[in-house]
Amino acid sequence: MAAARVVLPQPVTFVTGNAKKLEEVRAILGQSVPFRSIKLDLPELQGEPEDISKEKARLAAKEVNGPVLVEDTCLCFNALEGLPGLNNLLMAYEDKSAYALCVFSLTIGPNEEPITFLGKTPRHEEEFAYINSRFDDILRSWKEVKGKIVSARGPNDFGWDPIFEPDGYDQTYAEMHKEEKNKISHRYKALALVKSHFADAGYTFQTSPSNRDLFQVAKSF
Ligand SMILES: O=c1nc[nH]c2c1ncn2[C@H]1C[C@H](O)[C@@H](COP(=O)(O)OP(=O)(O)OP(=O)(O)O)O1
Ligand SMILES: [Mg+2]
Repeated sequence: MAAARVVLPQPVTFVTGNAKKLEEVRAILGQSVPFRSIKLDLPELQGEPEDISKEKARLAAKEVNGPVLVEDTCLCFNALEGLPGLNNLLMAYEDKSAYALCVFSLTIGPNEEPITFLGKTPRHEEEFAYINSRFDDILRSWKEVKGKIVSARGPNDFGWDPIFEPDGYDQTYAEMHKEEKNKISHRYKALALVKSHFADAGYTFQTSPSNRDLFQVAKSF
């Protein structure tokens, strides 16, 4: 029996203060998930990436007063047991391995509990079983993007892209063509889960996003 469709009052608003993120999200999602975007400087919270992402979603949903999508990304260093760290600190350690982690949170309204989508390996068996039951084979093969920290190479216009060299590549994220980064990145992996969720949930919208919305968003950055 098909589940009742959830009707959302308006398209999902992707909230971020980072224009580069928005560019990638737009390129990766294409037409698959109707969304618009606003630029809001959300507070930089502390804690586990998943909790930060959820809290961002709660704050954003209050501001927007409707369904929102947010993300929190970190570059985590194995030498620091997964802590997001400062590159200078890492230079003192032999182990330069790291992983890029991206957590999207979707909340369908200001008083709703956020759902998270992680571009990484689940930590616990239960977490794995839970996610796996929802996303089957997609997640089985999904991992965070592993790589290592190197001396900066490539354009310096997006965060730590110049110092992150994913395993199996001899280029840093910054040196890669945009399309290539978007095919392998932490953000791509997390967004694949977001897409799959939207495909399953079959949300419908009271108002659909117009070209005008999208155009205005582009101008606000
Ligand atoms: O693919 C990426 N490649 C390189 N650097 C990246 C990437 N994605 C995020 N970053 C940087 C931006 C920020 O310095 C930090 C994460 O912080 P994070 O809070 O998730 O992003 P943000 O504050 O720039 O935007 P937002 O308004 O969505 O919170 O890592
Ligand atoms: Mg932030």
